[in-house]
Amino acid sequence: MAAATLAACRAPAAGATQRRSAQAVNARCLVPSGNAAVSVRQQQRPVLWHSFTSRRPARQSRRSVTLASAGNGSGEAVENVVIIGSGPAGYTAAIYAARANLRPFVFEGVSAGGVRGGQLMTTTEVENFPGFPEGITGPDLMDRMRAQAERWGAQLYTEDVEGVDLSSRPFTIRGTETTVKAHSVIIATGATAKKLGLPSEQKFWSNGISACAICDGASSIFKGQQLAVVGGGDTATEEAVYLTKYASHVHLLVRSERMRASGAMQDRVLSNPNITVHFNTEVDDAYGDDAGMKGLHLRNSKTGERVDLPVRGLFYGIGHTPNSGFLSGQVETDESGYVIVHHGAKTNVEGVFAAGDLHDTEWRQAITAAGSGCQAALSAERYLSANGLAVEYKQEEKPAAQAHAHSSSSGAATDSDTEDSFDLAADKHRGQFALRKLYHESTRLIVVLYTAPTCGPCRTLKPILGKVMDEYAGKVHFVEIDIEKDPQIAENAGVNGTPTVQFFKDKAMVKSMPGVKMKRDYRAVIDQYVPAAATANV
Ligand SMILES: Cc1cc2nc3c(=O)[nH]c(=O)nc-3n(C[C@H](O)[C@H](O)[C@H](O)COP(=O)(O)OP(=O)(O)OC[C@H]3O[C@@H](n4cnc5c(N)ncnc54)[C@H](O)[C@@H]3O)c2cc1C
Repeated sequence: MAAATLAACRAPAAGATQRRSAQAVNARCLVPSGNAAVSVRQQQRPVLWHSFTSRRPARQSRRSVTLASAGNGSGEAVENVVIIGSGPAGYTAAIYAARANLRPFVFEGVSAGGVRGGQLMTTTEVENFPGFPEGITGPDLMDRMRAQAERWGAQLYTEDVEGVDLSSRPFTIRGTETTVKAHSVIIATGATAKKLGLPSEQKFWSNGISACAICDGASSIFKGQQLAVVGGGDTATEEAVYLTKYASHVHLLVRSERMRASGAMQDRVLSNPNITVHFNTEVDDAYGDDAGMKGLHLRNSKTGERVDLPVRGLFYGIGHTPNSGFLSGQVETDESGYVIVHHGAKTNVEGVFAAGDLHDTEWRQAITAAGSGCQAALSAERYLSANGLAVEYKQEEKPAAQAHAHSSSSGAATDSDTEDSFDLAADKHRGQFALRKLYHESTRLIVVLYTAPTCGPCRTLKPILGKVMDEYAGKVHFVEIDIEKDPQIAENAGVNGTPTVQFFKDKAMVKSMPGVKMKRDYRAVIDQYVPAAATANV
């Protein structure tokens, strides 16, 4: 098993101020890496949806149903549309498909190709998404999109897709726990920015190192500073030129002795007095302190000479890897793996659509991904209607506030336990007082989740872990520790990043798991200490 891990965010030093800027806090947040390699455990798909009622006659070529999924004639349930991915493209497709009464089934993803919510879960302020003049954090924006999709009846499953069969109809989509049949599929699994894998990359991620100059270049930490861009293609050269708007000077670090960028871009870079191009230059590592990155250790690949370059920021312009591996070549892609689309969102397989960064090699912004998610959903709706496949599900609208509240729910207590409120018999707790009491008094396995307020992946993990905890009600104790509120206890436990889950039994830590994992990874640990037939105890 190689479930993806998330790079560690550092915990604050003991006594660190409790009120930090979102930027400073998120600088410690985890960034996803790697793909999950998993085996399938099939189980009955739970019925999630609420009271769907058929209130108006079905449009022509649409069938209207009340409470059951439509079948394919063999008694097998077939979804109208399955959406894979929960970035801006996936959630926008889900909102449109749900508003069209198609009740889309969404595989949101867990760790393959990023976390639930997509790339924006790993960033701080998003200043360029329309409708938020004061800006909004990436995780808040994605929570809002999720709540909007859920409000209109999208079925959301926090699960990775491992494989698809698009060779026969209805299509088959195989998740880690659920296998679904569908008449149409929207693939919105994004692309992952390539990284250099520097030893201190995780430490300075979002606090000096970034994979998106257009997104982060205007950040106050970079304004008026010397910055570096690594790469020699069109992306890197464009980013270098773009960054001259904000930086005092930009250094373009090119690994070989020439750039791969177009002649025009090379000319623009070489003639710009605010850009210095360093050829034959490799980055060995970044250096800095808790306040952020301060510079780079560079090496000349020809002479071996080493120098330090004092820059406040390093931007990766070395390309992206599209998250299309699970398609196993069943959809046409270019040589890099980007899905090829025609007429907006159509792939070469009729009824299969692609949206967002998975097919976009050029624009790669939240708003362009959202726009193409809209195109994909409208295309899927037209395809289903034209082929008489659409089954309409009329749902009762949920109040927006209710949907939004659900999206941030962790299932845990909301206030820290105090001497008065602490109850040893309760399953879920919060805060250092509870952890200290449980550590000394509980005979159960104790599961501790360390979080930070603006850590996007923490939001993804809370409901996942909450569900696992519910399965072991009465058998484990769960405590959530906010490392901003309780930095000392996190430091004592050796936690240097969020989210981290630690397991304690008989006053000893038996396992520490940084990052977001799948439910079965947490179950596997718990099952070692909680026999299946165990009775509840304190
Ligand atoms: C650090 C950073 C900051 C950024 N800041 C900005 C900004 O300020 N403004 C802006 O406009 N853009 C910004 N961007 C770019 C923006 O985030 C992307 O363009 C956008 O998120 C692309 O959306 P998407 O839906 O196509 O893909 P993603 O956001 O990448 O989402 C992909 C989704 O697919 C899921 N997935 C992947 N594989 C699987 C699988 N096998 N099974 C199930 N699910 C899967 C993932 O979990 C994820 O939910 C930023 C990007 C980064 C990295």
